[in-house]
Amino acid sequence: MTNAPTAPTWAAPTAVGPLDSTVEVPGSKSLTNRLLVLAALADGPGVLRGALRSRDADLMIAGLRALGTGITESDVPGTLHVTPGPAPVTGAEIDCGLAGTVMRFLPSVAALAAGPVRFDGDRAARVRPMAPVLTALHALGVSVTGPGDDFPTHLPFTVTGTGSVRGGTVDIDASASSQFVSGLLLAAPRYQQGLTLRHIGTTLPSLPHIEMTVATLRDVGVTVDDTRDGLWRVEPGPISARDVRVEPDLSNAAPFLAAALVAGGTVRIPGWPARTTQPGALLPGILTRMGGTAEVSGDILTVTGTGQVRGVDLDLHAAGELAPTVAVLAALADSPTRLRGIAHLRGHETDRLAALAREITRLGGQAEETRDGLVITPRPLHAETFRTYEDHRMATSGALIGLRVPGVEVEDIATTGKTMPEFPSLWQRMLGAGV
Ligand SMILES: O=C(O)C1=C[C@@H](OP(=O)(O)O)[C@@H](O)[C@H](O)C1
Ligand SMILES: C=C(OP(=O)(O)O)C(=O)O
Repeated sequence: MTNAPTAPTWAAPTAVGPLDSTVEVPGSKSLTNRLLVLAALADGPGVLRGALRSRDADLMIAGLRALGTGITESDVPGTLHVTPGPAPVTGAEIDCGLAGTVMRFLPSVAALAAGPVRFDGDRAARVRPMAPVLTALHALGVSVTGPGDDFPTHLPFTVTGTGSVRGGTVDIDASASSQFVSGLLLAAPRYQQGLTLRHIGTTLPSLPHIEMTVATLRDVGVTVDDTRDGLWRVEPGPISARDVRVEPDLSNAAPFLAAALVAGGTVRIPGWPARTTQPGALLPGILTRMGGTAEVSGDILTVTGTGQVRGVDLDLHAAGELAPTVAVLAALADSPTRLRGIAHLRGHETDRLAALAREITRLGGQAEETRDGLVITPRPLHAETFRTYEDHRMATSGALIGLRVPGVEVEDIATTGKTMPEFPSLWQRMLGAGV
């Protein structure tokens, strides 16, 4: 984390009264990027409807295109037609940007190519953990090389396949990211022997995201056995082409729903799925514990708040994506909060524990890092630039503080383009300020 000169700032609007707003959030990043990978590996052309268009989704589309997949968008925004190529193209260059899903999901696809595929990404991406995916591919007989003599543990790296992957059994430590597991499972049906994957680490974050991977594989006809904790068996076999609708991104709904607690009033999110593997499904329970009320009626989630927020003691290991929103809610609460189980956030877009502690403190709050989380003690906050460290969820968190604290400026609001380019206009519209 540096003290580099700050990017242009965005004046976060302050709420002038209770909210009464319905917010349509775009498609899920996690589902869009899984469904794109599976469509690219499928046995025929498929369609995604309601897909996310954002930097992470566009990087996935570009990466799959570079590997030989045909992807076109129809006149209906978010409707993507995917035509698998005969085999992943060799010599491709994949830009992962800062997208964990691209850097962790595409190496196992590139391994199916008969030649080298080179991966790189943003400067900030070059510190995100990669080693478990790369050592697993190596153990499965795929060549993985870095720019130096040492085996690579981070971007950049080159995956060189032979046109097919044997597959088999491999152990990995996925305590730093569930995406290591998801990335290997997604391509596994195309490996000759499928894959038996065993997690050998002490903790496993973001289990709902692994369940999402298993569910999306089963939806395309793949047999997956996940009956034993920390062990997954994917049988080899065809991936069926599908016409699928992507759920709204429930994690991106988090700052809007949290706004109802901070400003008081009501925020509704339509398209809330009755059943989902998205970790955002935990939001109604979390926001209720923090002083709101939450009710699902039909497919609309309605959250109502009073402007008073309660502190919580919360283990977020299943839903680390929600931590930035919950942390700033905690800074605006009337009692202390302890967040646990989220040590792996240190390997996200930035070291999120350090970034949150630092920015909450700079605004006058009290936030301390623990071994696996944060302790936040509410104090009066003051106007300041909220720095975002190229992290979209830091940016939406800064906006949330700004609802209550006049004069907050959010650095580099454009970083929300990673998963929600329309965030600033949706936020203004939620406040009734037009766009
Ligand atoms: O598989 C996915 O789509 C994701 C898994 C999670 O990663 P980690 O397990 O690294 O937290 C989550 O935080 C990320 O935003 C998306
Ligand atoms: C951790 C996140 O992203 P990524 O998919 O890049 O890991 C996130 O969106 O909170």
